[in-house]
Amino acid sequence: MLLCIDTGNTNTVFSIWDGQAFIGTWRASTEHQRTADQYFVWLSTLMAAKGLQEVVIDEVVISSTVPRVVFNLRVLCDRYFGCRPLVVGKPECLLPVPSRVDEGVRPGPDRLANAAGAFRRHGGNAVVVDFGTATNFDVVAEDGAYVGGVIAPGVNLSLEALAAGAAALPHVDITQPEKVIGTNTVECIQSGVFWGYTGLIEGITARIKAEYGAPMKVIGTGGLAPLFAKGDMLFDTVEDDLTMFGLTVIHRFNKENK
Ligand SMILES: Nc1ncnc2c1ncn2[C@@H]1O[C@H](COP(=O)(O)OP(=O)(O)OP(=O)(O)O)[C@@H](O)[C@H]1O
Ligand SMILES: CC(C)(CO)[C@@H](O)C(=O)NCCC(=O)O
Ligand SMILES: [K+]
Repeated sequence: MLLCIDTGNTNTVFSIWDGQAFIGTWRASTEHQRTADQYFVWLSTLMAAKGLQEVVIDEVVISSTVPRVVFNLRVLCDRYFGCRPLVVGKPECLLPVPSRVDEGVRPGPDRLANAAGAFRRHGGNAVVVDFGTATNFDVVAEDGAYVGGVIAPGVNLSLEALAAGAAALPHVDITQPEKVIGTNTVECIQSGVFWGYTGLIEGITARIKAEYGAPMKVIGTGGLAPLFAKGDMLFDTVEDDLTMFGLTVIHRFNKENK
């Protein structure tokens, strides 16, 4: 079966794809020191806990926004799964539709996967809003090409920066505040970040649509997308597994076209 690995700057997610659906998904913090042996012990324990000890992984596709993590993931594939992984963004990895960005730019592999996943599920003329370490907007053209977008600081990064930079401000968790006008410090921060990001998403999406000049679907993904999906109508759909699904699309395309 196919193991899909999505390494972000904060978290690394492993999912097993049975050809139709993901049958297991597990998350670890991203640490470049983690060895192949550590990954394997962790993954096989969690697979067994889910009754998946009989599953044989024989193919792997990787998206990593942290280049140096890839080395140990390659060792994992070689040592335990007897295969060479397909690494998105490497020259040998084909894309269903080539990106159209400035010469020499290496778009994040997670953004390439988002574009491939969005195109397969919804067709082109779409924008993916991905809430990870960064909040990125990935624009997918009519033919499915990734054509660029927007990178903004992530929600949790902004909260951390505020707590780190201001002596009197505590670390708080993001949530949707009842009101805009906070009457204590925590509410004020939550309001600033929640409504600030709501405005950022609305504003940037509107500007992207105006500049793009054709109707677009807006797809939310990443851990905090559901939180922002509750209030105003920011997204047409929210899909937690879009990046992972895009990895399966890219993997299949390479299998069929190499
Ligand atoms: N209400 C919440 N408050 C704070 N964090 C949340 C909340 N809901 C989800 N999350 C966080 O969202 C994260 C999942 O998001 P996602 O995997 O898209 O991004 P990430 O792992 O933070 O970033 P990256 O993919 O760049 O590593 C989890 O770490 C989870 O803790
Ligand atoms: C923007 C992030 C950090 C989002 O994970 C990642 O896609 C990345 O490191 N991108 C490289 C630069 C680019 O996409 O243009
Ligand atoms: K992500």
